[in-house]
Amino acid sequence: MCQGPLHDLLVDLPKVEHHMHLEGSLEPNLLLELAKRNNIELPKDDDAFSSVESLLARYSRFTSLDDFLHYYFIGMTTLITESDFESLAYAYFQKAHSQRVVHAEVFFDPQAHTNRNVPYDTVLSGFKKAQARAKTDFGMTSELIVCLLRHIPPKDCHQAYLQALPDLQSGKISGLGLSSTEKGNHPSLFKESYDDAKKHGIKLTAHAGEEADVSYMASAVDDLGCTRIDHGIKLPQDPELLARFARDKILVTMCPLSNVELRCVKSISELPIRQYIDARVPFSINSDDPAYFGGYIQENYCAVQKAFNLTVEEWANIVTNSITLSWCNEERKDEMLKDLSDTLARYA
Ligand code: HPA
Ligand SMILES: [Zn+2]
Repeated sequence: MCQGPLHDLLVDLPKVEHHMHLEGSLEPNLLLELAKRNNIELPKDDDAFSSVESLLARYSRFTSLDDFLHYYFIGMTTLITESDFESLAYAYFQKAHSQRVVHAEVFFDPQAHTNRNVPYDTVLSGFKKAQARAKTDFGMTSELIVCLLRHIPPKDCHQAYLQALPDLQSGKISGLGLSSTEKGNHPSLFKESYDDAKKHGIKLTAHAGEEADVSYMASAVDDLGCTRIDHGIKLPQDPELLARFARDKILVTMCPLSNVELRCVKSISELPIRQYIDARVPFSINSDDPAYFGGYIQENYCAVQKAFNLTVEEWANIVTNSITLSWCNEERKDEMLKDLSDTLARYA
């Protein structure tokens, strides 16, 4: 945790999270408990699964996105029943609420569950129940974003997209995303699904410029029509594209601890946060897979503060952009902006 003069304000700021994978909030203790309860056999030849401590130790030395994804996809095989999905999401909302998250737009990966015969409806209804409880218990609003898994052939991803389409149209799911192994799985391969979604007015985002270069970010915007980019740390490689992100207010959902843990950068100070502030590229700060990367949103805010020593005004801008570029309705944005200005007034 940062201990600087802004620490209390950073704790108190109303926060919005745009980049958090619900399956990435599966804490090791719940993972092992669910494995036991659901009779799921975890890999016997990997000692990491023998205890909470050994899992945490293994998580602390990921070498790449794929090294992490290996554990991420095994971890989620312990989720079977609607109540498992509900407990997972509710535990995240509860933790996020304790860190003053007032609105969360969260990813989920239906293909990782339907591929092992867990029905799509089981996953979705568990998550919807958790969202409703978080609204009742904490006043927290949330939106679901369905991710296509790009290591799976685009044709199969399109079937997964079609399965989610009625819920995207009804608003049960608020947007479409693209995640998993980035390098070699170019955004343009998923154009068929994104073109169809665009036709239906569905909100679009994609992971791009995490491990791969900035051309993946350009493709996500130009080929897929994304209005938001997840991670997006490679933008300084293309100054023209960077200027376009600023002009068109394309939100970059950054995940500082994730980028360090997955060796995309050596330290948080290498992230282009100062460049984005100076060029007015809007970005939010997020936790990605908090159970795997050693921190939730607060730890990410504090790590950024430790590395960049931002001013109150700069933080006010980050949170303002996080609110205004959210995918909730305008009335909810106004409530959150009021909360932000009341909070800032307490520290003036
Ligand atoms: O950081 C990530 N990148 C790509 N896919 C993911 N799925 C969960 N987290 C990630
Ligand atoms: Zn992510």
